Amino acid sequence: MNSTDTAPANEDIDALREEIDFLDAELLRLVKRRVEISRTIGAARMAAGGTRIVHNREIDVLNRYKDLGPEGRDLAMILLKLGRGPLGR
Ligand SMILES: C=C(O[C@@H]1C=C(C(=O)O)C=C[C@H]1O)C(=O)O
Repeated sequence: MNSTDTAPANEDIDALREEIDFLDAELLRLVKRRVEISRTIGAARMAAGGTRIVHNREIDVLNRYKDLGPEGRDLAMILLKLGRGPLGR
């Protein structure tokens, strides 16, 4: 098998890039919503005298992204940090 056996045609690359653009827009929308929810929960908990972080929940989140390997952990950490806001970094 050489690289031309699997290389997509130019028109396929255009379609695939459109899909990437769509997926990036969706991911951004979902991440923003996740940040909003995470900050809402954190603010409510702290207003009630609780902690900013709940470790066992965060471990569950980290485990969810294990499928992606070490980068999955990095991605999960970034999501958790975004949810903490600028002061939680
Ligand atoms: C959103 C929460 O608050 C924090 C944020 C979490 C998250 O972004 O997933 C998880 C645990 C907490 O540290 C929660 O307790 O569920």
